[in-house]
Amino acid sequence: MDYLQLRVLPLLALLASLIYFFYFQDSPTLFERSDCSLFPYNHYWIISKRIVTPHGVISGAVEVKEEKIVSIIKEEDWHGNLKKGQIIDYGEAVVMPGLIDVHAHLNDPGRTEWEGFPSGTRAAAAGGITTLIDMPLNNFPSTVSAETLKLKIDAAEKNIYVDVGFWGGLVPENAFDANSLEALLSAGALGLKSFMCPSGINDFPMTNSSHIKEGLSILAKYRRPLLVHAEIPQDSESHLEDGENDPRSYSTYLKTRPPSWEEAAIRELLTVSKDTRIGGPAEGAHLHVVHLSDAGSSLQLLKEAKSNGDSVTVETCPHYLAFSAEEIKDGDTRFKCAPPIRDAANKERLWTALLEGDIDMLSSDHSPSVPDLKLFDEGNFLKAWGGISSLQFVLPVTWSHGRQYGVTLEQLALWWSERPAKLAGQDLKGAIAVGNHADITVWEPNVEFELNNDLPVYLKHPSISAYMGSKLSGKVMSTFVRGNLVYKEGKHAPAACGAPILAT
Ligand SMILES: NC(=O)N[C@H]1NC(=O)NC1=O
Ligand SMILES: [Zn+2]
Ligand SMILES: [Zn+2]
Repeated sequence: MDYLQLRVLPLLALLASLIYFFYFQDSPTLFERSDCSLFPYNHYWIISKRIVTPHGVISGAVEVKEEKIVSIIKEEDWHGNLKKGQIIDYGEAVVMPGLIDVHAHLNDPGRTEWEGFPSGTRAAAAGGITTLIDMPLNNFPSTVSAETLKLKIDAAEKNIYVDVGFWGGLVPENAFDANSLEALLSAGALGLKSFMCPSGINDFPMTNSSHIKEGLSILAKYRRPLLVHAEIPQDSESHLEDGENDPRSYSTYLKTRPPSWEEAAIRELLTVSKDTRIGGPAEGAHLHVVHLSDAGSSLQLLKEAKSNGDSVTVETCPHYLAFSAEEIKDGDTRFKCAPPIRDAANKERLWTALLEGDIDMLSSDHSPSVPDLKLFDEGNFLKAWGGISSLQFVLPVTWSHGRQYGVTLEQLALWWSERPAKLAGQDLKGAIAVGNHADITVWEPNVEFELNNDLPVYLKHPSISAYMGSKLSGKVMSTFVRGNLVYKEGKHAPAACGAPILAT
């Protein structure tokens, strides 16, 4: 016995030291990490002349340890402190919080031929997006119960290159069923999403304001938001007159969805959003209007609601800021989306609203389909799938157009990271700050490129993207998700180590 112990003890000691060496050292030997990251160190410094923090742009270093940011030091305070660890020096490139896209349709499970978690999150990583919140529709079945959320979480497992959270669906079937909604929220849905017009997806029917009122009262308990697609069909104004209905002409489509659809929906929403005021029956809930296109009356109504104390926010999307109806060519259904892209004057007003703080944030509303559904041969705007494919390009698109309006790096971080993090309840994300997840994108604002076939595009169907063929500036170099370098110059980390984000 003694003899055996004598032989085993040194072996145990050796084993213990090996375990220590592999798991607790600042060394690149942690096998798992080297699969998850293209820079397999646990502890390192990111240096740049332009680090975007909530307190301004600084020249300095961000210290990353494991998943988190553990210190931020200005260059003038270094005093040789950085010698200890690994260093990545990005020079003049911008180091910014990773983008948080609160509105994307990855269509997984059930319609992965449209996109899917692997391609969608690879595209996100390549675009500097470190967190994406997936919509509850276009996947099949729609995410409207705890059971269907489970299917989504299972589909995401080991298939996501960035962190992914999930909105649940508010539909007539569950709106008056408090148990079902509570089960969905308890299972981790970060909030709910509903439509006030047909969604284009059969198992995701539209809601009216009574459904929304019910939804808000449940969400109040969980302090989570309701996101609404705010358009209500107005028959009288959407019919096409004889001789004006060439379905290949974008102006025909535009007439079928006038701004009055958005205005009617927002007017209706504001009858229930007052419940979210302090002391109101749904205090704690929050209403978020997705993809605003109408910068006229709809925006005015939202401003009023905010000034009355309703807990309301609104997003718009890069396609409404980059394109105008006048320039969309006949038959080019890549540009079809709902609400539609309106005229150039409206686009200018959207930029003003964003810069003045009346629009709170940006999202992609990446909503791809298979190319067949875009009906490119026919070019029929009335029948083609409505949805813009953009995920990988949102940062350069926002920057390329925004710089003409004097957009700053801090504003980009506010619209794409800080405010989206708040909407999605992600306290550890959305800013380069000590204690936060090391979710970081590094990009070069002055590098120009053309979106053509020479460029690695990770979306499943690049051909359906309205951005292909554009010249943009702002190239993403590197993307870090919770300390893992998940993307670097055309290369992804071998393993998909993004985490599913569940509300608790
Ligand atoms: N179902 C779906 O993704 N619809 C989206 N597409 C679009 O253009 N607007 C939407 O709401
Ligand atoms: Zn929508
Ligand atoms: Zn959408």
